[in-house]
Amino acid sequence: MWRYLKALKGVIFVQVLFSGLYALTIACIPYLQKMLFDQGFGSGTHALLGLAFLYIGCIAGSAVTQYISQVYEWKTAKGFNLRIKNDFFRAVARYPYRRFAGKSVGEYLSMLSNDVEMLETQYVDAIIDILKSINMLVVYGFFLFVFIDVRIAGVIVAASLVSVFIPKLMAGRLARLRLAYQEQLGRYTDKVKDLLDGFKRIDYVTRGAIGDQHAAILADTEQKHYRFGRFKTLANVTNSFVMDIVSLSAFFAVGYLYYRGQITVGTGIATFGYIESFIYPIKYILNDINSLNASKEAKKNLLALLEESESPLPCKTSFEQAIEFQQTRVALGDFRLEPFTYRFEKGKKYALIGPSGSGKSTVLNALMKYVPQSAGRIVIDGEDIEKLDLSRIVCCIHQHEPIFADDFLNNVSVFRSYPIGGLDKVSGRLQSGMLESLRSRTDAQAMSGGEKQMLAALRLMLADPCICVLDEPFAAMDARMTEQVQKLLMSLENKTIIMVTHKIDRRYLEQFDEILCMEKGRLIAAGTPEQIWGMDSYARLSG
Ligand SMILES: Nc1ncnc2c1ncn2[C@@H]1O[C@H](COP(=O)(O)OP(=O)(O)OP(=O)(O)O)[C@@H](O)[C@H]1O
Repeated sequence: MWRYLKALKGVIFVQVLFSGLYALTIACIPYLQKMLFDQGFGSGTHALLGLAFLYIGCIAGSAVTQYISQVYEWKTAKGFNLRIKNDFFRAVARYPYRRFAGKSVGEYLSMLSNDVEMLETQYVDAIIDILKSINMLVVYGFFLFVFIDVRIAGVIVAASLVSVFIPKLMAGRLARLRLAYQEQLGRYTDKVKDLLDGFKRIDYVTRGAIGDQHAAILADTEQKHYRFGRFKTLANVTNSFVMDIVSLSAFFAVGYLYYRGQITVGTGIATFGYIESFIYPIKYILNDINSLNASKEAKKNLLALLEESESPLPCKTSFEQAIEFQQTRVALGDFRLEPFTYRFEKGKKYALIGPSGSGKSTVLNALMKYVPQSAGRIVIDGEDIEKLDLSRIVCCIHQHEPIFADDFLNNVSVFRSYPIGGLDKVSGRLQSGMLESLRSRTDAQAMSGGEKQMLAALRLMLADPCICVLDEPFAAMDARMTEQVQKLLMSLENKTIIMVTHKIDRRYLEQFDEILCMEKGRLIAAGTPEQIWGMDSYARLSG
């Protein structure tokens, strides 16, 4: 966290400096009041006017310094948010998929908004506020000791010092309650996202039940918020109570000294002015310490995410021979992928067929490292994929390929990550006018299911990987579109294609070099189309 504060030290310095100058201008006012009572009335109108001008100078100075200090407060917030949110997004974007999938999108959203905001208001602001309050204490302390009375100042400072220990007593519980609330807020954001994502299912019949789902999690969230707020209020009220005791000590000290004739009326009046000003910064410090304590656990979690960067894996840049599944097992809930062994040769095209739930996508997901292997291994050119970054040689497209809220060109090239020029190479081989019409689409998310799959197929071609992994890529396309894209894919030279498909007619499958048949998590048959046609397993699957 210090590195963020260090990067912002310039703006923080200006903020703290001008808040100190503001305190100075405000601190002069009780002293002017003292002078008014002790000297002003007896020294004629000139002295009175002089005091009035000084007063005007003080309030004008306080307005200017307060404005500058507060503008720099916003600047600090802007700088902090820019840095930490960018770092957060980049850190998450570097995650391997399996680690990313450990949290839901809602939890990430909640961390990015709620936790970062909490860190800004409860941690960064609290540290800066403590610096500002120390500034104020020094200024008011100086005025109290030098211009008012050493004995009164001594009583106030001694009583204040005792109060600094109070927040420590409540720190642990406060931090735990805050963390419980932050975590629940993450779950709430996640649930709302989930329910609103399914908006098409919300209607007259379902509205009540879906509303109840929301109401239940909201009630839990607000209960945790309330529990945290209740305890924080107790901590803050305890601090205020202790501060009131400090005021009371000063009240006794002033009363006693005035009664004994050892201080003037002006000193008494000014003292009360200073007590307020001196005690407020202490109150702020105590509340800020509470905030720091409360944000401790959430800060730890957020920083762990930002700082725990995994060392990047070496990127494999070429594919020479084969992908080998060696006794690969995957366990997902009740499903088991039985030891899967197969060699996918460079440049060949493979189809994976089998009934729903037989484990076809799981094979692809294991290769893409989306799911963990429970045993065995997968190697590419003899190297274990767990030790490699495969993004330069493998690209996978899914039936529901992610489509960003942007235009077609930014989507197909993933914001120009892939060279857009590749589109010209394929335009002649698609239905006339199709590519031109897609190119002009400004909202890719509004495209039809088939058009989105066309976009996904074109995205794969622009990515131009050595190994193309496709999970039912044509399910939503019409027959003509499917045929064109399939032809295009199959004509790509030197590409290794592994495709999950539900199309099992011979004419279609003949385009592949080898066919793998899956059933109940097992590879039950594999071979060239001619070999497969004669097997019972194929007859069963196609039957
Ligand atoms: N993350 C997961 N947690 C628990 N079970 C899972 C998970 N992912 C997949 N499964 C289960 O694994 C089984 C195999 O799923 P898989 O997607 O590989 O089947 P498939 O053959 O591709 O099916 P389909 O043709 O319907 O897409 C299914 O029963 C599925 O519910």
